[in-house]
Amino acid sequence: MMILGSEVNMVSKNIDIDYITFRNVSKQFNSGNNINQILKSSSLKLNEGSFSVVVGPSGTGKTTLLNMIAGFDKPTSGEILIAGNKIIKPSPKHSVVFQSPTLFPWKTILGNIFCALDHKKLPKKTKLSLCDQILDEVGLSNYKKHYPHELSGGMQQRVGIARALIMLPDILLMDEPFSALDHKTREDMQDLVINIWLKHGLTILFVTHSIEEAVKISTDVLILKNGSVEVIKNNVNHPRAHDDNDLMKLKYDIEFKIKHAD
Ligand SMILES: Nc1ncnc2c1ncn2[C@@H]1O[C@H](COP(=O)(O)OP(=O)(O)OP(=O)(O)O)[C@@H](O)[C@H]1O
Repeated sequence: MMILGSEVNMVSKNIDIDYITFRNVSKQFNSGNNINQILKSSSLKLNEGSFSVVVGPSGTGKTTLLNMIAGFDKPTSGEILIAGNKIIKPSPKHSVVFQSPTLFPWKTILGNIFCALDHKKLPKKTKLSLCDQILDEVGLSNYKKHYPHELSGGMQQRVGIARALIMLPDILLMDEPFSALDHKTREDMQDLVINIWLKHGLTILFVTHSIEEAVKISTDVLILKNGSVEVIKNNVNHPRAHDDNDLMKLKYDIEFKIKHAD
């Protein structure tokens, strides 16, 4: 599906081309005599406003990579910078959406989103208005008085996304957010995230096991394998501007690389 040029321009103007930078990043976990090498002196650069999707075999370190960008974990050596600043701790400007949104069951949907603003010194009225805007954006305006158990898995994940967005982040880190959802819901959620990405000009890093999902929504695909990370440009700056044949070819290329790279 082609999209309007104005939307593409919105994403591509004034971008910082070295927004997320890995400089010789190594990461290993040691347990007893075993060393689990996740990354070996890897360097990469991601543009501001990019939609990067991380793929790779199970256990290669996709979540670890995301955790290091989120500031939950640190490289063993090397450094990771965002807009030129070394990441030393988590920041509300880098929001995370997990596979399971872990909502408070005793709070309403509004309550679950509102409490993410607890630390912000804003008038209650302003906070409620912000919640209403975000609920509208994720399509849950009619469910704000419901409780999590009254919502489907896809709707609960919409709450997870709303809770991340309410922090007004610059970067959205998403760890297999749609893997538990059925095909149709997953496609709807992909559309939702693409619209949010366009509207807010966010930089997104998204982990998935689905190469099809990766090629459909990304501007960049990061292939993680055997301690190295390869960045493949998706050659357009809007995930919906892909031609179906190009998508199939890219999917094949990535599958081949994952199977055969050493
Ligand atoms: N805190 C930790 N301590 C020790 N080992 C860890 C830790 N976190 C992750 N690992 C190990 O590092 C490896 C990479 O884990 P990670 O979860 O990042 O991989 P993944 O590619 O996201 O996996 P999957 O696709 O199965 O979700 C795994 O072998 C995991 O057991």
